[in-house]
Amino acid sequence: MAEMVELPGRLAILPFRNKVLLPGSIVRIRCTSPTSVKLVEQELWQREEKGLIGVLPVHDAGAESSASTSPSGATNDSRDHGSNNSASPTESHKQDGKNQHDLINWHKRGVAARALHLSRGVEKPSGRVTYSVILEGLCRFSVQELSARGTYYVARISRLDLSQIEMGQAEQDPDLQALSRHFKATAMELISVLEQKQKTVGRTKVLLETVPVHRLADIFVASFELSFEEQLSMLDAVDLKARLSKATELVDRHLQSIRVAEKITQKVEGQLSKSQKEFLLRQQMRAIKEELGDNDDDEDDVAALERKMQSAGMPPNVWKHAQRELRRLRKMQPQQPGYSSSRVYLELLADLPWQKVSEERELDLRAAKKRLDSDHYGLTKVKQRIIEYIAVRKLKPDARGPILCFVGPPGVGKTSLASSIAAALDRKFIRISLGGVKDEADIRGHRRTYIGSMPGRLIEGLKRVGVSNPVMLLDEIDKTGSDARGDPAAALLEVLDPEQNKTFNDHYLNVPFDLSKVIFVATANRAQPIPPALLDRMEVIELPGYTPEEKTRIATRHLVPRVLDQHGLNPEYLQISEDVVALIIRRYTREAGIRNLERNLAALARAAAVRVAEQQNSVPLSKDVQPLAASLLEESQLADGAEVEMEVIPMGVNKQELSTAFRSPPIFAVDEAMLEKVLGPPRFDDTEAAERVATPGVSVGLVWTTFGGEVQFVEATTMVGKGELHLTGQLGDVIKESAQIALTWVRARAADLMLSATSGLNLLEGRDIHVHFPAGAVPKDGPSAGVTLVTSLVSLFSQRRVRSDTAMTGEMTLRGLVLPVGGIKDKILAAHRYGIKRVILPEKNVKDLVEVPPAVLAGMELLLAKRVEDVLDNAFEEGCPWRQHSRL
Ligand SMILES: Nc1ncnc2c1ncn2[C@@H]1O[C@H](COP(=O)(O)OP(=O)(O)OP(=O)(O)O)[C@@H](O)[C@H]1O
Repeated sequence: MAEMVELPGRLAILPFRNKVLLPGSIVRIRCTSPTSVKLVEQELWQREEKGLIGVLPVHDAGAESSASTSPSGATNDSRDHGSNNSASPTESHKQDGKNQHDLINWHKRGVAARALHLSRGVEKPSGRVTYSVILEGLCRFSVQELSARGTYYVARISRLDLSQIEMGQAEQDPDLQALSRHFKATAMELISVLEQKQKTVGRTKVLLETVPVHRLADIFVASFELSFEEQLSMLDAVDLKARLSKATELVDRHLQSIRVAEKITQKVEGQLSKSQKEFLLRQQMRAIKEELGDNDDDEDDVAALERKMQSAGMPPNVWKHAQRELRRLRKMQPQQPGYSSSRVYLELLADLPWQKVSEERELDLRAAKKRLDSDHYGLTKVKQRIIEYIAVRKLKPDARGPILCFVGPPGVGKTSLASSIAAALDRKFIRISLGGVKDEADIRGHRRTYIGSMPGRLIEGLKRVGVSNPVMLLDEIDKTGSDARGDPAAALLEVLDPEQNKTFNDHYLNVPFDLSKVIFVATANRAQPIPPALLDRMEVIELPGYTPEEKTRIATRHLVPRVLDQHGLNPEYLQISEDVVALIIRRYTREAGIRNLERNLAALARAAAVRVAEQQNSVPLSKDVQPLAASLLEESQLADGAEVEMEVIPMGVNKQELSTAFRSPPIFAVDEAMLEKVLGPPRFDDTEAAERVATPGVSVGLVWTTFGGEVQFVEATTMVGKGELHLTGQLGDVIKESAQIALTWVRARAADLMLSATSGLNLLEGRDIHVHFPAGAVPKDGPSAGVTLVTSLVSLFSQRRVRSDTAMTGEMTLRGLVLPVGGIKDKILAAHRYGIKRVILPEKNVKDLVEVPPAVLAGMELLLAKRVEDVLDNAFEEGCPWRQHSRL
């Protein structure tokens, strides 16, 4: 530490530009300008004893200066001055030569300094000499006079700091003592604050105890970053009290600024440190993995997943949730349990179409109608309703239109109509099958706490389709059931409710998903099993079965071309005429829809494909020309090299005629024989009814099943027993009850009907009766079999045969009232399919007949019954068995 030094009267002056050297502080400077190099060389380097120089601050008035700055920031530039370079310290000094424009303001006071270390260097290749000097400030002086010594200045100076004796006296001043205590306390505070950050402050603490307080003030202040003005004011504080209060003020300010900075960093650290920590940890993890040779692409994978998630357009709350999950994933090892489930979950979040929609273009009703017409034959009313639906959407795109529910037997085009709606609206189409869904989790997903949990079918479907506004078909909505695992219908209620489906909650997803943009369409075979609350949300559109004529037209216009196309054929290879189609319908199908018909056509196409492929193997066919040549050769049996006759084409034959004239006959034209070969012997014929009712006890009923209207042959027989009723077939409860009622009704009227007398069977004595529905494989229920059961029992007991051309439908109670039954149209269509010409039906159902196609009605005799007796009147070949009885 600098002790009290004797100052010479003159000191060579090294100017410090905008910088102050305070007593007690140490700086390193580099001298490169010729002036300063000269000064250092002469005043310090070449002296044997340690020399002193004066450091004088200068503030330049000119903005530009040619001064070179040492690394420490001190200006080491001495300037070349002219011959009259003595300058009064206060006067602004004009430079001569090229630096004349520079104005230098010399400060009045400076600090004497000694070199603690000197080193000389020679710059290559210029050979310029430079010095690096470590200077220690010793004590203040004031400049009396400034004069030139060669290229640098020297100043006549007078010492400003007190001598040791003066200092001793001044220290007795109580004010100064108080000030120095205050300063020390503040300095101590600063040290203890710094102590928490740096270990080196220990040394400063020692200083505090050993160095006189007036020097301490300089040392402390010198270590802060202060403005030039503040440094100057400290330099100018010659008076001890002024110096201490200035220093106390500066130390205190520094302390405060450290505290504020600390507070801010604490706050910022709170935010930053988490991510920084994560970053660091991740770096470390990567390094560890690399060491272990375990550095698969997993990290990249997760990064890719994050990018995918970022571009998924999740709403903010979902995004937050996803990020939380991603952070969890990052902390896990791929081998860790839970990693893959977490990953699969995040993949789902990233894949879901949160924002993605298929652009809906301006709806064109005419194009939509054209599309529906080209996809489907007939169904005029249904298509009209769909067009209305689309029209409303066109006028009010965000309208919460009704949810259409197509109800009808299988294969009548419910699914394909829904997909046509999607095409007409230019939206994507997704089909969600609900058949057999008994678990609510199928709709809503399982919570992720379950092992193997999955999202529900809806969310899964949306992921597959990739847009949030598809047409979603809820297929077979009538086939959902409920059991202990919850009620899927309840979940569907939420899905179909526009109020609730904005925030649909899938248990697996665990964040709400907006389903409001989805257009739902449902299908069902029957409306009856659909829970009323669900049915209430939908508009039921019934699709009845097709008549054979309609089926023929659908087949020739739609199915045959499609089937040919699917098998890589064209009409030149396979021809299926309308007659053949009609034959297939009559002999090989008995359905309300056209599924089996399509299947049979596909079988024919497959057989044709084999033939064509075989022929192509033997003769390379290339479309139009080759088959012609090939068939000509085959037909005329011309041997190789034989002459080929020339055919003269008559003039005036146009292009069209020419091409027809040259078209080859189809390779595979289906005829009756071909049908049997490919499809086997006919499965149905019109004689079935006649054969079945040949024995008494069999009647022909019309029932409604999930497959549409059906003809059912009810068989009854009797045997010795206890008067019990046995029922077989796959029957529902209602039909069992109907059978019981029918039997009771017949027993009650046994005497009137004179059944015992006519048949010799004593019903009243009690015999077991067995009733069977042979087509029992078709699950059926419903109350419409009552009169059929009665007829079959009366036939059994009276041993009379029912008419084979007559089918019946109608329910009855114990009192014998005939109740109206539904599905008349489908039932009549079924009768038509079976070639049945007479139908007995409850009189009240007459209004339903308007729906039956006139072509079907035309060939049918319809008998309207008011009572069960009316049915019996018309069911038997030889008339009613009780006619002779007086009471009837
Ligand atoms: N009117 C029609 N015009 C043209 N093709 C039709 C018509 N009706 C049905 N089809 C065709 O019949 C086939 C079966 O139809 P679809 O699958 O839509 O029946 P579905 O009623 O949905 O049956 P399911 O209840 O079993 O799902 C489809 O290939 C469909 O294109």
